[in-house]
Amino acid sequence: MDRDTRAETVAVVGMGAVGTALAGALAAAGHDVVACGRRPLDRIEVTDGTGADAVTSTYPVRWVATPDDVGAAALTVLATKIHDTPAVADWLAALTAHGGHVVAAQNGVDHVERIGPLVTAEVVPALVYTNVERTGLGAVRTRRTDRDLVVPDTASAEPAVALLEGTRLAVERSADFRTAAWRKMLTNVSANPITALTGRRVEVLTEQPVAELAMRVLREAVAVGRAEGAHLDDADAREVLAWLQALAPGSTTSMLQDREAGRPLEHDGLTATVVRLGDRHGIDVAANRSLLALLSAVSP
Ligand SMILES: NC(=O)C1=CN([C@@H]2O[C@H](COP(=O)(O)OP(=O)(O)OC[C@H]3O[C@@H](n4cnc5c(N)ncnc54)[C@H](OP(=O)(O)O)[C@@H]3O)[C@@H](O)[C@H]2O)C=CC1
Ligand SMILES: CC(C)(CO)C(=O)C(=O)O
Repeated sequence: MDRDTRAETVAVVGMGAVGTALAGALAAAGHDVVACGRRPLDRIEVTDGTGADAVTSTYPVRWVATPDDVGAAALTVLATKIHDTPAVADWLAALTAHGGHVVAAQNGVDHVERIGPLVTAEVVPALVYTNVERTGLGAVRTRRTDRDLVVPDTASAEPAVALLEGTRLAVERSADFRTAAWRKMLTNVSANPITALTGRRVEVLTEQPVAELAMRVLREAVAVGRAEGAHLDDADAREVLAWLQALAPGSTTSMLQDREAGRPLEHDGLTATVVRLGDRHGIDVAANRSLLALLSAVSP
């Protein structure tokens, strides 16, 4: 830990893929991690990479079973799926009883609108670029890319951002967070539905007919993002597809993992959001609408 960084108690709500990966990074930096989850855990295991280069580390965590048993925390990480946010409202209320910061490690573009009403704390959205796969209870495999998190570069987010920067995570600050969130949204409205619906990992995006569908989805989302005030253009659509196609072989997506595990899919905060906003702005979102019809058929 950096000389100027104090050890803090950090609560993680949603000890799945992303929650466990972030808990590992926070514990590795010396913080006391409180795991707020449905299943008991006293340690977590994070494997970084694959094959001979993989490095596995274990970290202790303190499990708390119910919101009634947890105290307030200066920093809370929220890492449930978007649609599970209301279900953890009691955790968030208890953890933010004295203010503090909630790092919203979720996909989507409306973190503050979604979580703000549930807490008396500052909501700091964090766009997660690490690819994280659940491998067992309290165990994950990470495939890291050029950056792990993108966060807003604002004074109000500073305490949470400084704490995250004191870990091994590569944290990028964005002065135009609306654009950053929509750029992350581009990865999710293309890769997530296509992998979940095909049952294939990200390599499927390198196949020409699939790549063409992904580009149609991306171009529609760029148009919607622009109408919402994000600074995006066609180059962003092309760069996002190239980035996804260059992910480490075997990389999965959060939605494919949900499909494989029979869990509800996270389409409301992703594809359905693009469709809703597209309709509001009068933008043609036919490709996203088709994907949404299939996702809704799989996960009503
Ligand atoms: N996985 C990835 O690589 C990435 C994911 N993301 C985003 O991060 C967010 C989290 O995704 P991910 O980590 O994959 O999701 P997971 O499904 O792996 O983890 C979500 C966790 O939330 C827990 N949870 C749900 N409801 C409750 C509840 N009522 N009380 C307590 N715990 C609850 C689940 O519990 P249980 O274990 O019991 O199911 C699970 O552990 C999503 O918005 C996703 O889109 C972003 C980038 C990459
Ligand atoms: C970038 C990507 C597609 C992979 O980690 C993701 O955000 C997800 O799986 O939800």
